[in-house]
Amino acid sequence: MNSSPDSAGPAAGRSLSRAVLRQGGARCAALCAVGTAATAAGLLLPALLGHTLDLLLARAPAARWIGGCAGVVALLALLDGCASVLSGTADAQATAWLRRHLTGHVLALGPRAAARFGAGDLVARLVGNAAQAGTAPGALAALLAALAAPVGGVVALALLDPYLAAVFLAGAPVLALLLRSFARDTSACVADYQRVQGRIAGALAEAVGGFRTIRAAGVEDRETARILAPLPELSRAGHQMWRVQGRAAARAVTVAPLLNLAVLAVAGLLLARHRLSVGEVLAASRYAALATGVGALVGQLATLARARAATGRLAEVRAEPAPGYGAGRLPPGNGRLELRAVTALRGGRTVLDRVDLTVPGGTTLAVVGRSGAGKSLLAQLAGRLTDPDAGDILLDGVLLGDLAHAELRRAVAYAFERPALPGTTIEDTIAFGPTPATPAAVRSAARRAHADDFVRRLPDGYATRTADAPRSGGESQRLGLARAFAHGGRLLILDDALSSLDTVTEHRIAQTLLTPDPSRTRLLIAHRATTAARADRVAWLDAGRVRAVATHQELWREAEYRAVFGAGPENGESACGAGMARGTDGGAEAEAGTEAC
Ligand SMILES: Nc1ncnc2c1ncn2[C@@H]1O[C@H](COP(=O)(O)OP(=O)(O)OP(=O)(O)O)[C@@H](O)[C@H]1O
Repeated sequence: MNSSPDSAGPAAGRSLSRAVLRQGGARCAALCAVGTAATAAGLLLPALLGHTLDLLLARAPAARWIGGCAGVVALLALLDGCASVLSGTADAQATAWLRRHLTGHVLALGPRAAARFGAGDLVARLVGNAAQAGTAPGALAALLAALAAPVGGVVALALLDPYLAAVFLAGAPVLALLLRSFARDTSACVADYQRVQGRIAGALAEAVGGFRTIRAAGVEDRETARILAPLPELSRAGHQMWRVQGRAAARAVTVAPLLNLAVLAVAGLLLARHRLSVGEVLAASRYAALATGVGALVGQLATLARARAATGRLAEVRAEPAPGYGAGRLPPGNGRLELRAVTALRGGRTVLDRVDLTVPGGTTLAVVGRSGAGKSLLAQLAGRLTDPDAGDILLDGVLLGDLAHAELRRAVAYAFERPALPGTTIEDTIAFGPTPATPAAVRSAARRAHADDFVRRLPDGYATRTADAPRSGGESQRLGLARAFAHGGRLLILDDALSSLDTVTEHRIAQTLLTPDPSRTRLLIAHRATTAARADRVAWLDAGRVRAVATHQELWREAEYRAVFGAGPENGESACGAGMARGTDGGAEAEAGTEAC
């Protein structure tokens, strides 16, 4: 499920990096200016100290110069404070932008995002990697400012004496190569490290989602081992990072002091020849230290490498194309739905194969078929939760892809088998939709979904926090149904949304749901014969095609159709054909009795 790091391509990474840098904008420019000012002050200090030392050695008045040195030191402390604040806020601003931007993108991608990356890995990317990628603008600004120190140090050495700069420049290429290889090696192992972290997060999220199964199977230890299986890889990548950093530090501590010594030796010779004063030798030693001070650069480079690798992982998510929407609006209508030669693939397999299906406006169609026949996929396609690989889907004559996002979501309401219940309170949860439902609409929808009774029994009724509301699977389904009812729309799609209800409640809800309503169309994914029997017509999915569209009673005559519901061949003329006809109200018990069909 996890993608390779380069699958989004370097161009996607660069484009996101540029966007992140733009976010840092003004703060990063200020940070660069503050950093450069600090570097300039740092460069000025050795000259001031050197001159002050010369004055003191010559017993000349030096009070003003000592004051100047103290002033520069104070300025350095102030600039350092400003840089910390600017870098912290620039990081936070860029991180916040990345999280906002990518969270919106992930939600626009919908279920495809989780299918492509896995829920845990997505969370790791949007939380951990976004924070690392957000440090890029600050780190880049700090790196540019830090670069000014060696450059300024060399210029200052040249001003003291060109020989000093020449000695430094002779050894500088070695330092440059060292930094380049450090940046390259760090990027590679940091990317590995982040990728393995993402895999661990993905496995952990799967396990959290499957707590009950894991406990019931008694495989906690095995699951722990599975989640942490990539730890050795993580450890290898971590050790590799330390090795790269250690190697760079070792080379730096060898090359930099040697260069420093060479500059000092030449400065000593120049002092002996009276071309430099003692103070200037002091200044030269400080400038040489500044020029060879790769420590700050190594730190900033390591931060940038981490940020770059993290940006690459975020760019992979961003490169996944989100579905586009048109600007179209729906004509007046009652939700006529048409699928024309719709083909949909999953996992490389054709699940729906050139499906043609029409649901006349204002009618109810039940979709039945064996497990895995593609019923849920068809339900997702019908309201454009996903797009087909080929073919067209039209609502009241308009291609779904041409509709404006808000128009589509207002027109189609969904209820699911295991509904997610976002929202702070139960009231919010039911009102959750493109246009939040009014309190009166929420209560009316809850009554129709037979949720009102149990909601009223909650400690704070509709104001109870959803997270604190104890509820069974059937009660959750009723909340999901209430949300769909409160939302309205011309097409109502129920993907097995009654499956956890007891037969009495299911019967009562179905009565409400299937009361003829010429203003809206209903598409029900049905596993129970009772549900199929109540629909106007049934579409029977088999082997990726619509095998037949007819009433349940007509289809029930076929043994293979009955087999879809687990009923034997002898039941062909049973009450399932007649007694469960839509509009026949034999009572809940009668319905429960025919459930065996
Ligand atoms: N993301 C996916 N990757 C690979 N295969 C998938 C994916 N999603 C669905 N499928 C496959 O597509 C087929 C149709 O799935 P779907 O959920 O639509 O079936 P269904 O008819 O609703 O089944 P059920 O009645 O068991 O809920 C199944 O074989 C399923 O394994």
